[in-house]
Amino acid sequence: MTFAIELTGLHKIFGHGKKAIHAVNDLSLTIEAGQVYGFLGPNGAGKSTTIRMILGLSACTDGNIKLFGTPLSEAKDLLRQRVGALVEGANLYPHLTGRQNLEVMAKTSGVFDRQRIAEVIDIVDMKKQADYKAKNYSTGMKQRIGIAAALINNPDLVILDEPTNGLDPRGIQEIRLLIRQLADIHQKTILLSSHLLHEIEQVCDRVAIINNGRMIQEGTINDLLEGTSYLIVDAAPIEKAIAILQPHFALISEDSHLKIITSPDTAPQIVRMLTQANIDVYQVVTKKPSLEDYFLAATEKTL
Ligand SMILES: Nc1ncnc2c1ncn2[C@@H]1O[C@H](COP(=O)(O)OP(=O)(O)OP(=O)(O)O)[C@@H](O)[C@H]1O
Repeated sequence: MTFAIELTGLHKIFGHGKKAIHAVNDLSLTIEAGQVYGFLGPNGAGKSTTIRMILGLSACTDGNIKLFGTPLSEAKDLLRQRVGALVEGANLYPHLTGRQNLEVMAKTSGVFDRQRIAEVIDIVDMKKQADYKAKNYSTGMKQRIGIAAALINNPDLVILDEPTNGLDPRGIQEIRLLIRQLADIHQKTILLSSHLLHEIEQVCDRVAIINNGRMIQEGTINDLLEGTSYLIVDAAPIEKAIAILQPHFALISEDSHLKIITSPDTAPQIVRMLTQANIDVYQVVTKKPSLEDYFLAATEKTL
């Protein structure tokens, strides 16, 4: 299979000697065409550095990058023709309108086409505001024009580095919908970096969690969360319940209830064990951790 992006043993070291920063450390991943792929990590994890290397804006210290099966060193034309990106936010001329900004960007990249500019304005839903000056735009509108700019060459792969930075919840939701539409309606492959877990959870097909430049986990959201569900059991007397369950389950006692790390299927068995021992069971609730719980636990382990 040819992947849209294939990273193998990627490293980036800034500086030398004692002051060297290993920003990206042995990173390998593949992104299939048509996927929305989330690149998730706390500030300083190495997301932007990786994206800059993929776009050829920064050289890697070691490792390989392939775009659509072509090594990056031979992919100059391919980058121009098949890849669009929004990195470090949309940098617009404030005295020009959104449309004029797009025209300038299109001319600079040698792909000026008035009709295509109208199309991308339509895709990002900026028809009404395209002829207002950029200085009057909200952050969300600026980001939309930035995404429109990334789409001008009708790329197969769109790379968006923190596209919702600085947006309010409504703006975040709008960009999220737009990203999903780019994948579902316009068939783009999308690499989306973010430190906003909720955003990634809602929009991505697959996720890589990185921290300190290293990959911690990779997979679908379901893959990552599978096997991590737990039950909350309210029972009394609690000490007796602990004595009964402890030999069989991993459990944590929290105030008046027990947190039991087990699959939801075991709930009836747990209730039976407790009631047979004359323990009153008030409630049993199944909890599935959010990606946020998972992410905090996963990144904590590696700090
Ligand atoms: N040009 C540079 N020179 C030296 N160190 C750098 C440079 N660029 C990034 N770094 C360092 O590399 C590490 C990774 O930074 P990077 O910007 O890739 O992280 P990030 O995951 O994108 O985080 P953020 O969301 O804060 O941008 C950080 O420790 C950062 O300080």
